Amino acid sequence: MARSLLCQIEKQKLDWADMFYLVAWPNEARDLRFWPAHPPSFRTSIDRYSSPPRRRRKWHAACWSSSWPRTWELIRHHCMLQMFQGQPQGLRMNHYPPCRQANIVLGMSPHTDAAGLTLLLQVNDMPGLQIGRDGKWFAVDALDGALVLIVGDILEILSNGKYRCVVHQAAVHPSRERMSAAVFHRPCLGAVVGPLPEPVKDGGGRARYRSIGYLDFMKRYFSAKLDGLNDLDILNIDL
Ligand SMILES: O=C(O)CCC(=O)C(=O)O
Ligand SMILES: [Fe+2]
Repeated sequence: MARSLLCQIEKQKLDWADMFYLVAWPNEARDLRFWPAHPPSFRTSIDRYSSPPRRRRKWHAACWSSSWPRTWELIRHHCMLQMFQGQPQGLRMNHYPPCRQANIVLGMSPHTDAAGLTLLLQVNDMPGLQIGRDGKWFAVDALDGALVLIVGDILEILSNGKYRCVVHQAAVHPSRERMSAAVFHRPCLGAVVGPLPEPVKDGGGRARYRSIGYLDFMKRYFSAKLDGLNDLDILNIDL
């Protein structure tokens, strides 16, 4: 098994990026040993960003400003609120150094996020985020300082496929570095993730995805990635 894993890893192209991931919320899940001491404002900035009232405002802003009138309605759904209780948040900071062979490397290879919603900031206003659709890649032309809202796998499952998760990747630049920060809004570890009753009813009473514990979902997400598979395909009942 170790050998086949090694072969798979050898076949994989590495991402041209330095990444730093930490659990930002809930408080008790933080492992402060790994939190940088510099800059000194780091911790208070994350605290301010993750504080519950602020998060609520961000979610409101994100959901209301989107063109999906029913997203917020869905998020308020009782089961959904329970699933996201405590609103676990992961934070990843990505640094993409310049690469002279930018046309043949990727900062981050194509993926979907294993979250409900991701809020992404292109920190130094350097574009690079690309969205995949119908076999083509489209550059995201975000306003400076804007948060980009990315639908993750979990929202696709909960909405029974009404909201599709977004396949995306990050390109690098030949002479300029790029930075981004992604906050992943996740269900609780003990949550069971499956289509919610309301969207199933709307869709004719048929669930399109299997229900699965969130921890098992995460295991599948990572092993599917190593096998070059799509984790949602594994859960999709129609396939
Ligand atoms: O850097 C980007 O634009 C994308 C980052 C991303 O997709 C991620 O961190 O999951
Ligand atoms: Fe992502």
